[in-house]
Amino acid sequence: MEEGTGTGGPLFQTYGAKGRTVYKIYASFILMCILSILSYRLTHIPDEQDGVRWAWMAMLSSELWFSFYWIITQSARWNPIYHQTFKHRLSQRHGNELPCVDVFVCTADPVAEPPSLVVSTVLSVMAYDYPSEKLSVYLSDDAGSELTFYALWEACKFSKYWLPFCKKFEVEPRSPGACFFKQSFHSSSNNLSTTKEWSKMKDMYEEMINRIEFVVRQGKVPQELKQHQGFSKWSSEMTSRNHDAIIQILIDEKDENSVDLDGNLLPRLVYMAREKRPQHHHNFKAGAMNALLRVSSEISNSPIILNVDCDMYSNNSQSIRDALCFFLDEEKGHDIGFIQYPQYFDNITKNDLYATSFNVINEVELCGLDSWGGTLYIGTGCFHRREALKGRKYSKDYIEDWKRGSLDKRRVESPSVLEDRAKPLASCTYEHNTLWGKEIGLRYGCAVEDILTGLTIHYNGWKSRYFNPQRRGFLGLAPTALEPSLVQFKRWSEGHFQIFLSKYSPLLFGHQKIKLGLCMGYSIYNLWALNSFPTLTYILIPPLFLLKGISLFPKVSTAWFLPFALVFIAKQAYSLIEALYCGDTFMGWWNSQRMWVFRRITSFLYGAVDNIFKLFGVSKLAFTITEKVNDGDALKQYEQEVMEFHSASPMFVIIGTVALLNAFCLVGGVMRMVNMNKGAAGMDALLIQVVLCGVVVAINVPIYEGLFLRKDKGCMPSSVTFASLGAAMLACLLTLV
Ligand SMILES: O=c1ccn([C@@H]2O[C@H](COP(=O)(O)OP(=O)(O)O[C@H]3O[C@H](CO)[C@@H](O)[C@H](O)[C@H]3O)[C@@H](O)[C@H]2O)c(=O)[nH]1
Ligand SMILES: [Mn+2]
Repeated sequence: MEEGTGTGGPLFQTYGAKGRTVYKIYASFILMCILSILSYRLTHIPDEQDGVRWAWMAMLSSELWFSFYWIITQSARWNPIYHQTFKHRLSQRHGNELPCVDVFVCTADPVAEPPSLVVSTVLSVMAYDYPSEKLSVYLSDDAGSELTFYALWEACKFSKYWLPFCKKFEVEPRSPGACFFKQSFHSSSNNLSTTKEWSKMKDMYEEMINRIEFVVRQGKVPQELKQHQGFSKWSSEMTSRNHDAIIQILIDEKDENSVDLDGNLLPRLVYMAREKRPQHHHNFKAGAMNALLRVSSEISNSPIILNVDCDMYSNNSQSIRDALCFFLDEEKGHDIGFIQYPQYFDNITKNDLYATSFNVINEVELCGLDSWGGTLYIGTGCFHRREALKGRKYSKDYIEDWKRGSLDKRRVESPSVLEDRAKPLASCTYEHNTLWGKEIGLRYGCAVEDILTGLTIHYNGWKSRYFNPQRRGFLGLAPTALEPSLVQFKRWSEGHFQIFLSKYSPLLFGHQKIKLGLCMGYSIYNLWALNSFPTLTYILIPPLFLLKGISLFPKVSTAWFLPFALVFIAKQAYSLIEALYCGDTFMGWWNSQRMWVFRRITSFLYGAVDNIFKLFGVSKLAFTITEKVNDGDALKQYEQEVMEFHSASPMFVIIGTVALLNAFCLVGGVMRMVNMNKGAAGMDALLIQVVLCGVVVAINVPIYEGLFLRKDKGCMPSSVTFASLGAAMLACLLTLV
């Protein structure tokens, strides 16, 4: 077959990253250094005095762990790959015969996830550059809130103006919220933002948002605004935890109302609130997704499903076509189970204070995993083959029915009939004694249901691809304060570690089913939680022994010093280069170094401990929804990149204690050296500890400020300051006696 612009040739092409040989040389060099470090530790075990032997063993275990973990992370860097799609070939070859696509949007709480945000996301996916009769959009509302329903109904009316506007002016992004109010919008052609149409559209959007926000502030929909018969499904006894299933088809092709201003058909739009009862566990997002899977199978039953969180709007109107280039490729498409887009955010500040941008994961690691047959399913921005998501095993003989759900194959029924038929599928009891959540659909019982589900799809023989186009496919909201960000990482590390401990564990049981590289790749994240213990060892024991004046590292004057120094320098230099290459700033990299330490000593520690409790049946699975609203002072602080502490979280006590302990030990240890006139000799033996301690102190500067210097609202609560001071001083005193 011929490459280029013709109709022949593949629909997508894959190529490898450059500079891999250099990387492999670098990695072998690090490996040599690591081996030397371990042999130093093993050959220099000290005699027992002052607990030094015990400390030595702790250091050795940590280093063994870090070495093992470092080897695992190589899977994500060994051979990153990238893809390019050829959408013109898709159009030429498939014309109007494109498959139907269902889009699932999930929301769970009208307070944490404002309806105005949700509708912008819904509008962005309705406005894809894709034939409307082949597109269905479903909103799952886990709060069962009439506020959200009201907002969706407003969006439905607004879409009649918005979709033709987007198509006429080729607007990007097609989320009205982002388009009108985010800087990311630069109209490339015809200076759209100065035209009359633009300002008319913008006014209309603002009026809609004002109405929605008014209703949300009221907490209920005023009677005169309930002009849709769907509102009758709400009653005053309903609460978010106790209500009947509600399915409401707002736009349907058989309805005369389903056309836009220009008379063109609109995509189908469905609101779903599954049934909730206090005595039935609802399994969070996975439960919502499974209800959507069933309900949509009655209504549209498209072979392709796109899943986005309510804050992740589509930023690229071509994403469906890009994804189809993978699925429909004649040679390489048949075994593809899902196409994952990266998670990018549009609320990241310049130096990314809380390191929430995932630049390195998005630009390097996920591309690396792709080369082993699959990137992870990360819960949003992912196109699934319906059959793979439902649990079908891959087989060579399986032929996908790409026509399923299309007009000529669909039963023609009225929306109310469809609603009635779909309703029982969203009931609490539907799944009882079925394989839903176990072998069918998204898996239950895991805090990262997405990862576990993706893993089982891989185990079922499907591959996945990671697609990161130049124009971002999706943009979401990252947490904008320290605590929510740490809590989010706690949920992730807990869920991942749970997978590691389960029968699905890729590292322990995955070998026969997926490539070793992918087993390792999954484990990078599965083992996040366990990094907490060696990290704590490394930032607590060396400083305490520095305070005592006891060395745990080789003397600078010996050759053993070299591997330690080289690993430290080479690893930091590499991580800096990698971060800069992925688009971080220098300060951004520095901030991320700090955040990874914080995550390891708090989020990951909690994640590990919670799993241990779970083994004893003490703790239960929970899902803390990440806040998506931030305003007032806190927002200002975020924009100025000033750390926000404010709440008296125990996590902050850990961070504060570690920061203070290192500061005390650094000062105490250096003073001891000076006083005892051991300057040069002391430095010879203790330099590594001084440097280590110094680095920890340097990354903690914002913590000292928060503890002692700042007086604003975002400073550390005094209870945290006292607790950390007390704990750090106690540890130092106990070490000295
Ligand atoms: O009971 C629930 C809880 C959450 N959600 C939805 O799940 C999505 C993700 O929740 P969020 O609080 O935003 O969590 P994040 O930490 O931002 O989510 C990441 O991590 C989750 C797994 O921990 C994945 O499910 C998400 O897709 C991924 O973006 C949101 O759309 C929620 O509305 C529900 O539908 N029902
Ligand atoms: Mn989110």
